[in-house]
Amino acid sequence: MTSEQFNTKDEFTKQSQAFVQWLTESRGYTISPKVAVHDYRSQGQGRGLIAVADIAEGEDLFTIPRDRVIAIDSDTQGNGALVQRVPELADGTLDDWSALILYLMYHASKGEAFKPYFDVIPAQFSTPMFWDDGEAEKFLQGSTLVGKIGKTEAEAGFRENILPVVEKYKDTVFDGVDVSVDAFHRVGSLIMSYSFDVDRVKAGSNEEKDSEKAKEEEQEPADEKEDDEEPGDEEEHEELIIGEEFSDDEDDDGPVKAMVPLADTLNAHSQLCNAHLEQEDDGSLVMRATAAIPAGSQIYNTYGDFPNSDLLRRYGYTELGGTASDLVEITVNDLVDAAVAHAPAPANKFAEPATRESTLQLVQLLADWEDGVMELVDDSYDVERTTAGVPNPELLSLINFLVLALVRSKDLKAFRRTLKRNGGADEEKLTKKLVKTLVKHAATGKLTFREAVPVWRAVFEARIGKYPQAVQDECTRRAAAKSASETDSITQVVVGTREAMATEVLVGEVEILRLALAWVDTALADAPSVDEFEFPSASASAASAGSKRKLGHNNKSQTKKSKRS
Ligand SMILES: C[S@@+](CC[C@H](N)C(=O)[O-])C[C@H]1O[C@@H](n2cnc3c(N)ncnc32)[C@H](O)[C@@H]1O
Repeated sequence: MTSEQFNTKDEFTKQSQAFVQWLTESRGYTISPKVAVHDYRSQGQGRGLIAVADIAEGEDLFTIPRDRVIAIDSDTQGNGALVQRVPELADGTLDDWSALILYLMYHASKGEAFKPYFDVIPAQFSTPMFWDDGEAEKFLQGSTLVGKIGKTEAEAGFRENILPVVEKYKDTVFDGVDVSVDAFHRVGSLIMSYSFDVDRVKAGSNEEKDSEKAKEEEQEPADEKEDDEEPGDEEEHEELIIGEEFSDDEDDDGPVKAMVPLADTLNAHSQLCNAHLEQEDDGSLVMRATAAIPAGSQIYNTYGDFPNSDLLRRYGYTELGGTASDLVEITVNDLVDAAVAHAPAPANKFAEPATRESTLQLVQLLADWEDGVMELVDDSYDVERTTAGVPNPELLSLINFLVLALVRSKDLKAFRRTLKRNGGADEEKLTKKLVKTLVKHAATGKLTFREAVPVWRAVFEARIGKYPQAVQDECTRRAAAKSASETDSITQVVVGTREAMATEVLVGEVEILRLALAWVDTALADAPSVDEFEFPSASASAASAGSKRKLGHNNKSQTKKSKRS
């Protein structure tokens, strides 16, 4: 995965040693003698951290002063105070991502300040962003991951946000700096897979604050100190997750995106995590063991609760057998296609036969309905491994709504006719009336589940059909092997070929779709329980509704939250 894969063992070890020496001698790190940077290239994991002696749960592995992480707000530490020369890095002109990208592009090219660090971080990545043209479409066929790689959008952001600032200082600060689009992608991917969100530096340095605190403590009698602490007042530490997304409402008190050398040397595994990074009250960062770690074991962090698709997209590896957070996204198009193909014929002979276009228009009407009584429409719906593939109610309700609307397409036809006659006037009022009528029919049981369930089934079947046959066969083979041996290789990872990593994502998604299909079959066979399925009624969902959602835009969130709460 990294440039280091071609380094000789000696060179690799020397770089690791120089890195650790730099951290302790120049960056104020305190590192436990029980841990060491280790070569895990033979397992496809690059560098990692190893326990060289038994470590107890709760032990500190290393501590980092807050002002020694690499972030825009720590830029005063002897590395040229780039922020003063390029105020746009910190004055809000650039968002936090773009600012850190530009900052690191500069230092990657010019700075000696972080050289030992840049020597140990990768120059190449195995994420789909760097795959050859057409490989993502080929290897990830069937998955919505293909549409989330975001290379074109990232490049547009680069041109729009970063290049104007580069242009302004091109003959001074950025003279000789590699500001190519390739360098942008490398640094952007580095931040995606290595950065942390840490609390901002508060006014005054750590040292100042420490000495103030020490003075206060000196003045405070020892017995009072103890009295102040109530039982249960144990310090609460904030756990920092690598690569955590910024919230939308970035403000001056919000976290800052930072590179935290050594904390980012830890590899991750959803089942094997035994350490995490915490931020103390004084701002310093501590990597702490969350379990006992025997000598010789790898020390693993967690990067968050990611499905394999996100591990591949963000970090360029996958876990064998998937993660507990695996999910499949069912898109609105999947629902519309199934509804058009499988909804019963219109009840009225004058009604229009459903088309993809008219059905999408119906979804758009529902989404645009300002005073919506429901919140059914989203870009996509997660079906998750944790719920054993049971789809969320909104997904099923939207299908039910579409089926009903197609069966009663007379209402839809009348709506369109009136709208046309009015020259588009009263659209909102008419839409509201149409949706209300349809919801009323749905809520009063005019839709039978026997009409809708075949469409539920068709959604999952059609989606499975989009994955390559070899992936479906692999899924069947694994299911048989699993039930034969009852073993589960949950702790292995898949690295190496792009196709192998992609297959791991696809197999997990097909497994979940098969679970969903099995659930639908049970539901169909067990009609009474199907009838218990509740269509969100107008009154019940009115309280939570009201927001208008548009379809058709690409949701930017990296990991879409499931609609299931
Ligand atoms: C924060 S870095 C960890 C340090 C990294 N191994 C290195 O050599 O610089 C994250 C990257 O490490 C690799 N990685 C992390 N956990 C891994 C795992 N369980 N299996 C394989 N590679 C892993 C991936 O390439 C990922 O993008």
